[in-house]
Amino acid sequence: MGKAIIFMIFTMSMNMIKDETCKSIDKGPVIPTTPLVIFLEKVQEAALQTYGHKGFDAKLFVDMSLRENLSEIVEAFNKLPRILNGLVPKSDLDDFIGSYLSSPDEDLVYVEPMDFVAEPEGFLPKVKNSEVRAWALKVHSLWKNLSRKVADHVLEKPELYTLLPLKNPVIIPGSRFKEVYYWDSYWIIRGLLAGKMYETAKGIVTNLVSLIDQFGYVLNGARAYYSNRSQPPVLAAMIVDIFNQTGDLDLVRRSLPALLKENHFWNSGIHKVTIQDAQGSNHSLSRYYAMWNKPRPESSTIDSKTASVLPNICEKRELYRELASAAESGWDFSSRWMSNGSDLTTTSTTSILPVDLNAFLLKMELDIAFLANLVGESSTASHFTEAAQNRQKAINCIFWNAEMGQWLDYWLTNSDTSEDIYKWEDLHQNKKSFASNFVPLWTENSCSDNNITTQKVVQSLMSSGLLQPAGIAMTLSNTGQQWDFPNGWPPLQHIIIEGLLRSGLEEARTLAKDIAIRWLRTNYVTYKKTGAMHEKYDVTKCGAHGGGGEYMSQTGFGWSNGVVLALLEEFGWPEDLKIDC
Ligand SMILES: OC[C@H]1O[C@H](O[C@H]2O[C@H](CO)[C@@H](O)[C@H](O)[C@H]2O)[C@H](O)[C@@H](O)[C@@H]1O
Repeated sequence: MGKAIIFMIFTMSMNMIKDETCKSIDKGPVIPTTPLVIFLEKVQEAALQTYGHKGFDAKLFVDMSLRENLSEIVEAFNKLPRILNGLVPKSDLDDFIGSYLSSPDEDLVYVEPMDFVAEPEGFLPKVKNSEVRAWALKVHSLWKNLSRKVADHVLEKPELYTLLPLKNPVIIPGSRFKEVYYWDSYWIIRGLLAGKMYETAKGIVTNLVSLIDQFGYVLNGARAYYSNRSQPPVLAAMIVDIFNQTGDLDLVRRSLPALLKENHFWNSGIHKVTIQDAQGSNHSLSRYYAMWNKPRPESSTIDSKTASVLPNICEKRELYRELASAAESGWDFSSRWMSNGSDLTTTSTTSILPVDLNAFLLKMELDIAFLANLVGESSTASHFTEAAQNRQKAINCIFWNAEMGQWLDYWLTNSDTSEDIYKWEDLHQNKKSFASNFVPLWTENSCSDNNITTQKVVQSLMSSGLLQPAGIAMTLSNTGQQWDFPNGWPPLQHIIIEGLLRSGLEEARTLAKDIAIRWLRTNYVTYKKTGAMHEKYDVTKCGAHGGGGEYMSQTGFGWSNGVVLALLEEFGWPEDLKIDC
């Protein structure tokens, strides 16, 4: 074993000792990362020092791969000349990277999707306007740009790559997001289904199922450094939607055991929370909780800087976990998770029971019951029907706020019973309006309670301030974080629109259509201006992409394309309706 590797193992065990002393403040498991990720983080740190902040993207460095074995490369790295403050001169670092590391584009290679047809039969039949139709076909064609497969050399020597070798071709979000992402894949699949690309959609699901087989949950994304957390759990929803269009029972049969495992992941250990309602009944709900307490490797230099204002390693560890947990929520970052909305160091994701996660899990439980019934597994079906009923009750008791007509996130304060049971108190519901407060609309059952009327929710959404000229804002706070005002993100637009439609109420349908038109217009006009689909949009004005956060706004873009195609499929576009702003 090379000296460098021995040194790394020593450093890792020293960190474990430090972790021990932080036990009272930072609670929860840590899934160790690989020596390769730890090494690439060091390259990332050196690169920031040498190249400076301008145009620097930390993720680039952990996406690089090795040209030789790790131990040899680590030795070469340790021999690099260092000047003032340990800085590696630019020419030396350039040479080192050029000689020993491969660029991030070499692990996933282009592949023509097997079922892509430029204009599929029966494509978006309700789109009558020729300009919109031409755009929709263009968006559909973008699947070709975003289609990849794992390169053969990754399969031969996976230890040289942070990319996880998935068997089937994948569709990536785009730009810096060069690998599969969990919740993005749901909207990618919705778009693929609109374009009749059933085999590609099934391949994506099979890949995600293989991650559950290997790890017990679907990772945030298919990279070694994402193995310590998941993302919003929407795999069951993908399978139901594919089944509804293809009738593929084999896919259902193959995926069901993985869905049961995933359900267990979210309903056990640190993710599970027991809370007692005002009437004294106990409920089981879930929260986001990353199994990690160090800087996120893909943003290591950024997290270290954020935490640098904190006084000690234990508080830093606690913050790192909260940041990684925010990434698990998919909302990284947002004032929604902060006790002081203007201070990222107050991010407290694990102290919050999130409405959306529990609505996703309710949907998962209903979906599993549906899928189990299809393949004759009736006892699994009744178990999950009961689980869904229990979660439904919990959602109504803990999150629903009749005065506001919204479901509200709940802040957990220290549990006050010996059995770690939290006691519900009205003042711990977060009364701020977030787009996530409307996610339960997406889950058919949520409005079935007599006291909860969709009408109230519709009124509440319209007067919340979230509804803006070009779509729904995520929050009302303009903090500069990307999951805050004025940004609108595709998945939430679609969930709310589809949720409103599912209610069956005329008023809700009208609002759904209105939001869809605003969203489609801004996507179209921004596309015309910039030639690209964007990951997020500024909803305060039509024709502007979003911004803020820790990286430049990205283009491509998987879930944006998926949402546009799904909305055009649902609502169409009449000949005489203008698509310009
Ligand atoms: O590199 C920073 C973070 O980037 C990802 O988050 C954002 O992009 C994802 C892909 O489109 C999306 O799923 C997520 O909702 C976005 O906030 C990544 O998922 C994070 O884990 C990562 O730290």
